[in-house]
Amino acid sequence: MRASLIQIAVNPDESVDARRRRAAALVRDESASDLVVLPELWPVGAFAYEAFATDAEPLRGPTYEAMAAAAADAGVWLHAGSFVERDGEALYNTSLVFSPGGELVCSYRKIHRFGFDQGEAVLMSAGSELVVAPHPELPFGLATCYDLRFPELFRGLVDAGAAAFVIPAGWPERRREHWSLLARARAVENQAYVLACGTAGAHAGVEQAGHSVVVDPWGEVLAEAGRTEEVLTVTLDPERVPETRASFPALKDRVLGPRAPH
Ligand SMILES: O=C(O)CCC(=O)C(=O)O
Repeated sequence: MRASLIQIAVNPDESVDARRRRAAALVRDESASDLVVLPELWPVGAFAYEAFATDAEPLRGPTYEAMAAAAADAGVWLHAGSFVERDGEALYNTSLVFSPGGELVCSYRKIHRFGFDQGEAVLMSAGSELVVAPHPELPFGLATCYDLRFPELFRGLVDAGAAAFVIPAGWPERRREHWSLLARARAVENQAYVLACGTAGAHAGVEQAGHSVVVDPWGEVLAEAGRTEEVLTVTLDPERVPETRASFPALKDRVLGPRAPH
């Protein structure tokens, strides 16, 4: 199974519309992949707080339309990263997953909002539902950026059947070591693939870490990007998940919380 992570640059000199068109073209270029991933809030920028309300879209808005068409044209599963969703008065940091036919398979509203008492944490509402995308070869759990710091979310996703985690992000360069370390930790402790896709460039004065990374269920880094825009392509073997869980069955030794059925 081939996966492509599109570490797109979010630069302020490109309009949201132009970036949407460019992202769709980049997805279409990955028609040889089975799964394509975009990062967090790539239309507007994860730190462009002042634009959240003005650039917010309904669930089935322009980002949805562009990504549904790109998934169908490429014939790929597409985790289209996240965008600012408006639902009534509320804003959410919402991820979309499309089938190779371009149908919406599931969406996920980021549960842990970043910023403490400012930014996303006050501007956005929190999601509450754990979501696992039913990919036929590799069911993957959805998490977004700051969620990476909360291991109980990932354990919940394992209990819901996840064999992998897809994590779009807009992680800042200042804490890049945390990003790389936590991506590996989530893979090792859950014996699952981690596909973590960040952004390149800088927006709202925040340098992005880039360094999108794919980690296997043993914790080995299969591929890692640099800081500039690039597409990271890897081959995954879904069988590695049950094999790892069977040969080193630590998930069966859980004492607290539900036992994983693996
Ligand atoms: O946890 C971090 O250090 C970064 C989180 C973040 O930037 C986000 O969730 O948007």
